[in-house]
Amino acid sequence: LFYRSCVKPHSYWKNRGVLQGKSVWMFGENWKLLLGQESFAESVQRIYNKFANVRYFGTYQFNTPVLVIKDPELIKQITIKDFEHFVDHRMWVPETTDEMWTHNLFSLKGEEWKEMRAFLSPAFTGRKMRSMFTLMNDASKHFIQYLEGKNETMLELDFKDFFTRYSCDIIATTGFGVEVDSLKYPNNEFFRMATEAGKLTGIKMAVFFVSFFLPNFILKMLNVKIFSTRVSQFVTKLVDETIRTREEKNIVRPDMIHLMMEARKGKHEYDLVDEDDNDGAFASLKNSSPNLNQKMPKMEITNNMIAAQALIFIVGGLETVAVLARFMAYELAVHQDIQEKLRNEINETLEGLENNVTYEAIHKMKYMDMVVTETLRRWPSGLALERICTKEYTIPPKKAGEKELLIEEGTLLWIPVIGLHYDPEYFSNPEKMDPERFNDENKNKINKDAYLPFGQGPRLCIGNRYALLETKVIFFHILKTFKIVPVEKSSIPIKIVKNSFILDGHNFKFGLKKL
Ligand code: HEM
Repeated sequence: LFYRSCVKPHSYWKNRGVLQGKSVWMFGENWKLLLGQESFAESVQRIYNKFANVRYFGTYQFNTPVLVIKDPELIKQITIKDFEHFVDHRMWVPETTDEMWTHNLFSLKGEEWKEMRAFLSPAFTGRKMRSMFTLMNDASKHFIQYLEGKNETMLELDFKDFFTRYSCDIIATTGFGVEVDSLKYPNNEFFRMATEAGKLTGIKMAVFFVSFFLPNFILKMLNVKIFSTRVSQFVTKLVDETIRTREEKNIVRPDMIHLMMEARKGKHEYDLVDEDDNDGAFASLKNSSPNLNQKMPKMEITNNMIAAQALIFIVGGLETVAVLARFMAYELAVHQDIQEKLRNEINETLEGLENNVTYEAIHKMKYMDMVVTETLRRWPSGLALERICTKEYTIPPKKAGEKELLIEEGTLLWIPVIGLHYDPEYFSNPEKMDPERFNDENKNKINKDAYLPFGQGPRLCIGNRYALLETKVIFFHILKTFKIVPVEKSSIPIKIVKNSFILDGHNFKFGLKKL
């Protein structure tokens, strides 16, 4: 049994004529990560750089054979052109043990995923973002008022905590219509549950490792879950109560719960002609929505289904946005010239707006978009993408030495995003924070299939525009009021946390100097 499950799998790629590196029985390529010797980001980069001049190679995550795809053209083929062969993400736990996880958009498979994506997509169009903008703008202004209320010319701030609270309040108000004010009430229940849901520690970390080793039927017997019962019950109750109150009192609010309720009633325009689809933001250009939106989903959308989506929006949107924002604050503190240029754009934008920024005005800010886009290149929280081969697929030979490769159904594929983002072939001088890569002149020279902060193809992050908007809005308000500066406690250059699967730094303490 040991041989079959822990030794034999490690020659899977060799036996198929695919290049593979040294792999340790049971642990594959992951032992350094397990021993805390490298961060997940370093691990992905090390694996990416293992073989030069190849389009793909084999590796092992513990005992699971994984095909690593390096070539942008092949990535495009897998994520877009031949998507029908690679529809699913990995599910991690058996379908029945944790329905809040397995019924969410990220985990749903095949036809069910397509229907759910079609059901949810209308809630994330440019037009819907415009209506959510007011909620985001109000929450941002509230955060700035809080800081101004401290009445200090120089404020020292933990940006990690600050942006996690901001991101949480935005999800609470735009998702559920709940005003939680996480700065004033730091221990509010929504914040506690949201941060607990998103953390990969304790039991969840154990599940993560165990799922690599144990077969599904044992995971089922052990009733292994991703979300704690406490978190699942909290979100289910919140969704149930919100829906009931809205129906009883006919409340209409431009948030996600409302949009999902409308979609359930069939009140969405399923012909998604979205005038903002080509909004020019580089990071969201990949919004190649498939033809999913033309028909109403057939599946019955229950309150529990809505709750599962609400929970993945919390998990998918909380930490990712907080990571982007704290690394952007770090870059702006270190690169005062970039910060100054961005502030000039903000001041120019404000001219004629009587201090009231609009969705359209934020949308038109080119330099803001360049700074956020470059921050996402340097610090992509989705370090690697995964796809499961759902229908046998053949990669024809292209380079010298390659043979035809048949990918079996069920094979796990890995796209090492951070490796591509730091590959000098696609981004010259990759260690440099340089927003000019994405200016009008240069952005067309970039290989778009090598820039993947939100993934690519029909499975692209559904919240990408939402995340960009919420980040731009808060920086707009911070920079028009304050200057972000390094302080004695700042850690420059930033030290990356080793024992975390999430891209993170050790210390995000910076100063805010009143302008
Ligand atoms: C900077 C912020 C964010 C980053 C970097 C990010 C990144 C990603 C990535 C890399 C994926 C996988 C895409 C793929 O497999 O091709 C993904 C999927 C997803 N994200 Fe995000 N995300 C962010 C914000 C958000 C927000 C704000 C939400 C919700 C409000 C969200 C909800 C989701 C969902 C539901 C999926 C699964 C989509 C599907 O499988 O159809 N994300 N995200």
